Amino acid sequence: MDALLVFLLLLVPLLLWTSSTFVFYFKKCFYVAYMMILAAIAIPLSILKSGGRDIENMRVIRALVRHVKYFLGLRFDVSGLEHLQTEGPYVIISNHQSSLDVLGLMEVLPDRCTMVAKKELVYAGTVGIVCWLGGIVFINRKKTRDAKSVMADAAKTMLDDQIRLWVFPEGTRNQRGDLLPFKKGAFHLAVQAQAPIIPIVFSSYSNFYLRKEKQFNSGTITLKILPKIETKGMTSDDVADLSDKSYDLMRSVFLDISGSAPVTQSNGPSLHH
Ligand SMILES: CCCCCC/C=C\CCCCCCCCCC(=O)SCCNC(=O)CCNC(=O)[C@H](O)C(C)(C)COP(=O)(O)OP(=O)(O)OC[C@H]1O[C@@H](n2cnc3c(N)ncnc32)[C@H](O)[C@@H]1OP(=O)(O)O
Ligand SMILES: CCCCCCCC/C=C\CCCCCCCC(=O)OC[C@@H](O)COP(=O)(O)O
Repeated sequence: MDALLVFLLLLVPLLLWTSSTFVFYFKKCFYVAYMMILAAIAIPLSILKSGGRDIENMRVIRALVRHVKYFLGLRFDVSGLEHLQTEGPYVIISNHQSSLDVLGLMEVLPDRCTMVAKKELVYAGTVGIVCWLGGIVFINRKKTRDAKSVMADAAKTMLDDQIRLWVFPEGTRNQRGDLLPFKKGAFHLAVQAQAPIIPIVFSSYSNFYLRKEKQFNSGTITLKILPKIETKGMTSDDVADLSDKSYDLMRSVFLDISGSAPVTQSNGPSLHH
């Protein structure tokens, strides 16, 4: 009897553990595989639509990605969409937690907007091809000088072709429950194009997605679009200030909508809604 009880007491948590771990890996694999399949569909559609690399392909990509959230049990609570209804070019800056950011990005992506991404992404199979077709600006993060000159060209293209660019100023993914210090490229870009900056803040994913603990539950992500920050008349001397101001603003909104003081991931899921 005792042995059976001990066995059951061990078995139940083991089953629960394996099932949530199983769900974690299953959802992650599903996400990658499904995005690859959607990308394979997007490639011919994009080529038919515009014949090659063209920012208009982002419409195709956006339309194809929008329903993926339902399969993963994710909801987006978006506010401030009206701030994106600004004529002409602008630079969107947002925090970057995971490749799941693409879902929120496609949820609010305005027309004629593409992204700045690391060049390695172009090798990500069908997804890489789609990124190229969507006009994504690829930078080599290891060669700062090249990256800066690519961003300077992008400032010119923004004006010539009337496009918007989405940059992740943290420069890398981060799930530490806080924002990383911002790199300066996005702000130089905006100042060079004399275009406004529109900050977008994603709430912390740590109430549903925990990489270390292997948890991927259902959840709601708050997406807050903030009013534009004008850069007219600014020069490169103003970039540091502009960056600091944007960082402080976005960090306070991030902590506010994530409902917690900053935590490190090892502290466990202490963020809540
Ligand atoms: C339907 C099918 C489904 C398909 C699936 C989905 C398909 C498509 C969807 C696409 C989704 C794509 C999503 C993309 C996500 C990918 C995101 C990423 O890859 S994040 C990583 C890449 N991004 C970045 O790195 C952000 C941009 N980085 C920068 O802007 C950096 O500043 C830099 C790379 C330009 C330079 O980096 P670094 O040297 O490390 O950093 P700084 O401290 O910022 O700069 C050093 C000094 O240089 C000055 N500086 C910087 N930029 C400029 C400039 N343009 N001009 C002049 N000077 C510049 C800066 O001021 C610093 O000087 P200082 O004296 O210290 O001020
Ligand atoms: C680079 C090799 C990629 C291998 C295959 C990946 C396949 C991805 C498939 C489906 C996900 C679709 C969304 C793709 C967009 C993800 C963009 C992304 O999140 O890139 C990471 C980058 O921001 C920061 O990278 P680092 O954390 O600095 O490194």
